[in-house]
Amino acid sequence: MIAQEGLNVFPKETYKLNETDKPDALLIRSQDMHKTHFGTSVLAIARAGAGVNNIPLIEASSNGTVVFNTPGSNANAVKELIVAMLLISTRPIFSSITWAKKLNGADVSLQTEKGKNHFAGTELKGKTIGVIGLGAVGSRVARAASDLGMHVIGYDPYISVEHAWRLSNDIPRAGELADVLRSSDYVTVHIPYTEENKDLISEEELQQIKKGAILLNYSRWGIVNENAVIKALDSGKLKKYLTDFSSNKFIDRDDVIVTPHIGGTTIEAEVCGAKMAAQTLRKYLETGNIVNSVNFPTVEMDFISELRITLIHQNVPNMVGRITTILANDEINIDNMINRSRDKIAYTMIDTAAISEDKLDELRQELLAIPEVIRVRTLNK
Ligand SMILES: NC(=O)C1=CN([C@@H]2O[C@H](COP(=O)(O)OP(=O)(O)OC[C@H]3O[C@@H](n4cnc5c(N)ncnc54)[C@H](O)[C@@H]3O)[C@@H](O)[C@H]2O)C=CC1
Ligand SMILES: O=C(O)CCC(=O)C(=O)O
Repeated sequence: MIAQEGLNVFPKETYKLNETDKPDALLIRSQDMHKTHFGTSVLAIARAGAGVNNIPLIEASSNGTVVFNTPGSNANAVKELIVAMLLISTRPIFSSITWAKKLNGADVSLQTEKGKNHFAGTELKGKTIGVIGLGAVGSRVARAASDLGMHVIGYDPYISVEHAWRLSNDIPRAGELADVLRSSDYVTVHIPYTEENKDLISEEELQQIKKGAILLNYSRWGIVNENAVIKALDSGKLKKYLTDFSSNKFIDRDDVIVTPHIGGTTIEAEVCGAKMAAQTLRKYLETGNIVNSVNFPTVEMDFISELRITLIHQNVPNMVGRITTILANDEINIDNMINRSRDKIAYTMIDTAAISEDKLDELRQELLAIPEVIRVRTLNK
């Protein structure tokens, strides 16, 4: 469900929500878009959340469909759940509550005092936690764990400058995953699901993990291999596995604690993600500007002229030359222009004075006739 605050971003006078089979844009959460043919009418898909493995990005890019996410919108929610799960993994909180609930008689307080000896836990302070992935979630988890008095070892070979800045200097970073696994009492994984990250924690890695370690996966199914986890739990190598991703394999196991994908499920995060996704989408639909895309470059230009022409095209040489030649031949004067690329895709925005509808139609056809052009839009200010 998308929070109403997000839907409110679209004024009723200009936008129709959920009223067509051929939408211009999709605003989604965890829906599996791999199973949905979303067609070329869809200009953009905004994912209220971080992970985009539910969207076929290659298909979207080749259709000229811009995919957005909402970086960091639910990172605090995940961090807080991780703190809770660390505590739950280390103190018998649930079993002691269940036991205390069942007590009865006049001397309940005496019984609790006598029985509490059965519920001794251990402390997080002084233990070592390995944080794999130091992005929006991982960097916050690292800081929170450090504040709890834990020794933190981070691992992220691809960390962004922004996240590296957020990380305090007293959090050392390991060069190798094996170093983190060998020395951590707790290992928590905060990375995206990609082909490269599939089974990142599998049998070989679990052989390297410190004996009796506790593993947390609040990232995605498939990053931690479930069969390898079961084997490591059975052998005693792993003490506990805590995850947001259920599986038939985990039913009835006391050493696995499953939450139902609730890492980002707080009112605050849902509102923040929905608003952010909706604002990004509206910006793209109305101005062509692209921010927070996972398959397109960031492209922003003030929309001052009367008309904006946007082109999505393949990232090959001389595209700008071919596009501007067409405009010059049609005697269209360019006020402002920007061109950016990302991998195989490029995006060009051209601002100009107003053009008659007939001339504009003709121009669109001419631009679309360039074989490498995927999509042309014209936007009036
Ligand atoms: N359980 C839940 O409800 C939620 C789950 N997530 C999951 O957590 C993931 C991370 O979220 P954010 O921190 O917001 O994303 P992010 O994009 O800010 O950070 C991901 C970090 O992982 C690093 N990374 C990628 N591959 C790696 C590897 N093999 N080893 C070490 N580091 C690697 C990247 O360099 C990046 O710094 C998301 O992709 C999503 O799948 C995110 C939010 C809620
Ligand atoms: O709560 C959601 O919609 C999903 C959160 C999540 O998994 C993410 O942001 O990647």
